[in-house]
Amino acid sequence: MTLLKTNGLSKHFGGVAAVDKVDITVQAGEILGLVGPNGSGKTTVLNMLSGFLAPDAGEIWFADQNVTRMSTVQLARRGLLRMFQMTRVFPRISCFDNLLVAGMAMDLSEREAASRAAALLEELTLTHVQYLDAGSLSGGQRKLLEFGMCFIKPPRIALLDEPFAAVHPVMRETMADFIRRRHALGQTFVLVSHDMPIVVDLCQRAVCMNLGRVIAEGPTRAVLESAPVIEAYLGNASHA
Ligand SMILES: Nc1ncnc2c1ncn2[C@@H]1O[C@H](COP(=O)(O)OP(=O)(O)OP(=O)(O)O)[C@@H](O)[C@H]1O
Repeated sequence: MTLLKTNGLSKHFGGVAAVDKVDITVQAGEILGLVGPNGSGKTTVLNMLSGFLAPDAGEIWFADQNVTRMSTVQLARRGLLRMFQMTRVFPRISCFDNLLVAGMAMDLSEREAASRAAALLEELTLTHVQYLDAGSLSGGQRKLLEFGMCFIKPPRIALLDEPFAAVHPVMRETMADFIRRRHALGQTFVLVSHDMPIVVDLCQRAVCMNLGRVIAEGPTRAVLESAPVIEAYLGNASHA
């Protein structure tokens, strides 16, 4: 079943076609990798999917509804959540309270939010810092907390923008395990990452962009090994 779909999605910045007539389909229950060289348009796509940017042209359909001009809040309420933007931590309250606030903002009762918070802290190996202010966490711990806040009420689809960047390998594995477990439960993800081994490991399918366009899509390994994709990465490196 198709959960999310774009038709002709486009965004220009001045003379730059950051995203140019992009058609992407995300199936329910899959982890779709969105890859491409620097500046290929991935973040701009996520910005439009999550309501942070209005497209110049094209449509976005989520669960059979046209959501093209909806706000981030409207989309989050429908279950489309972009991590690391919707889920900023409050630095001056504890990790536990951050999760509690996130749960109550998603209409959970305080008791339910507290019980889910405790379970998530354990799953994300954060129990030992649960009463520390979130502002005192390391960058990786903070990202783990943001995962928890996003999943206190699991979204229908989670858009992840470079979750593994600059994160200690042990925490990266905790994050990857978290994604694997949620995927096994049927959770749908779109993952933007430059970390190709993790993309191959986690994503069943991938879409590769270059210069604002989709240049390949299909099973992840086949996409990454395809001639246009290799050429795009090599071309990008030679211009760096
Ligand atoms: N707010 C903006 N104003 C002007 N140009 C922008 C803006 N945002 C993005 N761009 C341009 O749009 C193009 C696509 O950028 P985008 O950030 O979407 O690429 P990306 O694939 O996410 O890159 P990276 O992997 O480096 O994060 C680039 O040429 C970028 O310079």
